Amino acid sequence: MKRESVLRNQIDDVPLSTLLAGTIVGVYLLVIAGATASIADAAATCSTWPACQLPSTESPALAVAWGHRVLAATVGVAVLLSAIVGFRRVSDRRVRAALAVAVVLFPVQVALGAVVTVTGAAGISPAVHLGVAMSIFGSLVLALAWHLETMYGDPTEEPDSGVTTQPEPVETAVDDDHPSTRRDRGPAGEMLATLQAYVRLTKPRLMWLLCLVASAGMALATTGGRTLTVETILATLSGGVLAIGASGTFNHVLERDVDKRMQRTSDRPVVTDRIPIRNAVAFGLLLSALSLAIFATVNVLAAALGLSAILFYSVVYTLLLKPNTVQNTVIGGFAGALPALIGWVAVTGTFGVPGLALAGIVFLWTPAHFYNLALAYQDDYARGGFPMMPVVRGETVTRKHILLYLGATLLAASGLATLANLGVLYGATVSIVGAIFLWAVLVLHRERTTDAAFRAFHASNAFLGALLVAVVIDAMAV
Ligand code: HEM
Ligand SMILES: CC(C)=CCC/C(C)=C/CC/C(C)=C/COP(=O)(O)OP(=O)(O)O
Repeated sequence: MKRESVLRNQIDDVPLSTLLAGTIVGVYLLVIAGATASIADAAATCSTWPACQLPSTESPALAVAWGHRVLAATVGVAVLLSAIVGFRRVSDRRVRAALAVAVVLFPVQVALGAVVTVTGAAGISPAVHLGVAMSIFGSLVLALAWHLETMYGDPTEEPDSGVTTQPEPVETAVDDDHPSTRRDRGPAGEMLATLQAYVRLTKPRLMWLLCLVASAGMALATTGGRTLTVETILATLSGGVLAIGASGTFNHVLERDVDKRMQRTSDRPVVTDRIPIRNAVAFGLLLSALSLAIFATVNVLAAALGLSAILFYSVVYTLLLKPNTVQNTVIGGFAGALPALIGWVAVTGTFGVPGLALAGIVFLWTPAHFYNLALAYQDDYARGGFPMMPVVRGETVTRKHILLYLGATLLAASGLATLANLGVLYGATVSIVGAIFLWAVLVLHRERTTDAAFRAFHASNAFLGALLVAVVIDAMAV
């Protein structure tokens, strides 16, 4: 058999979605490499085109510049291959159009790279080079999202036009914390159970990631030469933990009736009367007051943002958005993004672009994080009467949105690299964990199971956690 036909057979065995996902990762490596600080310095050492002097051990910058060019050539072939395979196999006009945009923009991008990065031509900003790279990336993500929708979407899917508003009994296993069935634990056991219940009110499982968000905000703020004291770190993180605890507590109180209807939440301490409502409210108020007092020792703006976060999550999200609009968790993402601003403001006393960009990443990441749980718990949310995306718009749309928000998050992450001058560690981390998250979302489309949704949810947390740790290390090293 001829070598070309062997190659063609091998390519024919690869699903288009795998090919596209690989190409997206390749394009992202290029975007992030161009956006990180290293490539800007590197380009100056490699000033002829298409080749320059060979890399040597004495010049790591030259090696980076060569790496960028070789990668660009390889990824160019992958984009072309994806487009050819896509046009051969797919008739969906949206997929074809998105692939056409990517394949047309790629040579434009190469030409811009030659002109801008190498000759440093006046009048064309390197931002244009980054902008075109982002557009290629965006078109490929759209192509993948639309292709997956036609491959694995259910066109007959009829999401609930309305959500269940009538309470339905929940099959709880054994509600051993309800007063009527509470087992006798003895006084010490009772005290421990009550203590654990108060800790549960504070939603402790979210805290590590939200603290990392605030830490990354603080670390970014030091890149302008500002110093970060241990007092600021301790006060910001403890104020943050208390604010999250306060918001979580108010959320438990305000949702006690619907929590009763949902399997996942029916054993919460206010639902089972382990903690009386009055005590929970007092606990929430105490945590809020402590949090604001501690934030106030940092600065007034940090305290104001802390108060806004508590009010936003407890009142705007829990009371207004969550029961009333399918965009509840998208808009609710503002609450989770606020710790990034609090971290930045704690150090600088004012707002700044890198802090806002970090907040933007968390905001865009939130739907890619939560929609996985919304898929896994959709029956429960329907029972609770919440208009979550899979309940109202269906699973196919939800899975597509997860991929699109992931794409947007990755673009925002590359924007932060440029704005905050972050280095190779950040770029490499985001590319690797971004690829893992993308793979988990691809598998979610193929398998469409609860297990796959949980895996994508965990991948979302690992992605943001790793990104934030990399921001802290890279920003402190700058
Ligand atoms: C509107 C925004 C959000 C919604 C609706 C949401 C929803 C949820 C839900 C329902 C859970 C499961 C809780 C459980 O069953 O124990 C969860 C877990 C979690 N969320 Fe979110 N979340 C949001 C934003 C955030 C943000 C901004 C962060 C941090 C930056 C975050 C970090 C986490 C973590 C770390 C977990 C626990 C994961 C684990 O248990 O392994 N979430 N989220
Ligand atoms: C500094 C500060 C106060 C930040 C607050 C930000 C914050 C707590 C963001 C997380 C939002 C969140 C975990 C929602 C959980 O969803 P849900 O409440 O709908 O979940 P549930 O169904 O488990 O109640």
